[in-house]
Order: sequence, then structure tokens, then C-alpha cells
Amino acid sequence: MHTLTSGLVSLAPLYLPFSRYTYAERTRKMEGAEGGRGVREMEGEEKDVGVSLKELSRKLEEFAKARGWEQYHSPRNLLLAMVGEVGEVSEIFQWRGEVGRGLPNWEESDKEHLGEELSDVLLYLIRLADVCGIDLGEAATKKIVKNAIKYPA
Ligand SMILES: Nc1ccn([C@H]2C[C@H](O)[C@@H](COP(=O)(O)OP(=O)(O)OP(=O)(O)O)O2)c(=O)n1
Repeated sequence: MHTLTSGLVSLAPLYLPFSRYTYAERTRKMEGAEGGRGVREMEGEEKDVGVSLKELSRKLEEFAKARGWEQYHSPRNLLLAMVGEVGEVSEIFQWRGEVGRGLPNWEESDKEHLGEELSDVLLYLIRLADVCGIDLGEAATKKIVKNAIKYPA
């Protein structure tokens, strides 16, 4: 079974050099990668994997360790990286005017791109919480309770 990590690890050699390509160019290149195993096939496998915040956190730690990137994953660097990814999400919405729920009339490739950028935000957030020693699942659950007290139904 291919986990999200193995997918990320196997794509890693393609990953960093691709930042100079546009999203569409990069997707086309990745579809020809993996010795014939297309990205769409790998995505299908990943869809079946149930995920928890803890699991994602562990995978991100492994990913950073395997590349010697833990030294760069300081709280401040991760915060800046996360905000950069929020900017990339904003870029997707920019100049479109108001967008309906479910993103009607959006190209599938734009929805896919949005999913990737939202994932980057989530992954950096999880990693940030982790290196700060915060259990995000527990903190978020407590916050929902606090919100409900502050804003009664
Ligand atoms: N030092 C790093 C660099 C990347 N990543 C991981 C977390 C994000 O999920 C993803 C971000 O990768 P990129 O910086 O290549 O950003 P994009 O995928 O958005 O590429 P681009 O900015 O070219 O659109 O990689 C990481 O954990 N640590």
C-alpha cells in the first residue's frame, strides 16, 4: 500500500526543481513520472487512506528527517512557509469575483490545484503545531467547545 509519504518521497526528486514550472506544466511532467505509474494512479491509492492529524504529523516528520530538513523546520520558518501557501491559495481566487459553494464552473485542474495548495497550508500548519509541541487535534477540539460557549446556538 502506498501511503501519502511514499508518494511524496517517490516524487521528491521531481519536486524542488519543478518550482520554476507552471502548475499545468508540472502536472504534465509528473504524469509521465514514476516509470509509467502516473500521478493519477497514485492519487487513487492515496484516496483510500484514512488520515488523522497525528498520522500526517508523523509522515511530515519522516519526510523532513529523510531530507535532513529538520534544521530548517523552525517555528518561524514554518509559519512563513504556511503564510506563503495561504498566498498561493489567494492567487487561485484572485480576480474571479465571488465564487459559489462547490466551485461551480471551475475547471477540474483548478479544483485540483486548490486542493494541493490547501493541503500545503494544512501540512505546514500541522508541522508548525508539532514543532511547537502543540497537540493540534486536542487544541482544536477544546477550541470548538470554547466557541460553543462563547456563541450559544
Ligand atoms: N522545506 C520544505 C519544503 C517543502 N515542504 C513540503 C511541505 C509542503 O506541502 C510542500 C511545499 O512545497 P513547495 O515549496 O515546492 O510549494 P508548492 O508545492 O506550492 O510549489 P510551488 O510554490 O512551486 O507552487 O512541500 C516541506 O515540508 N519543507
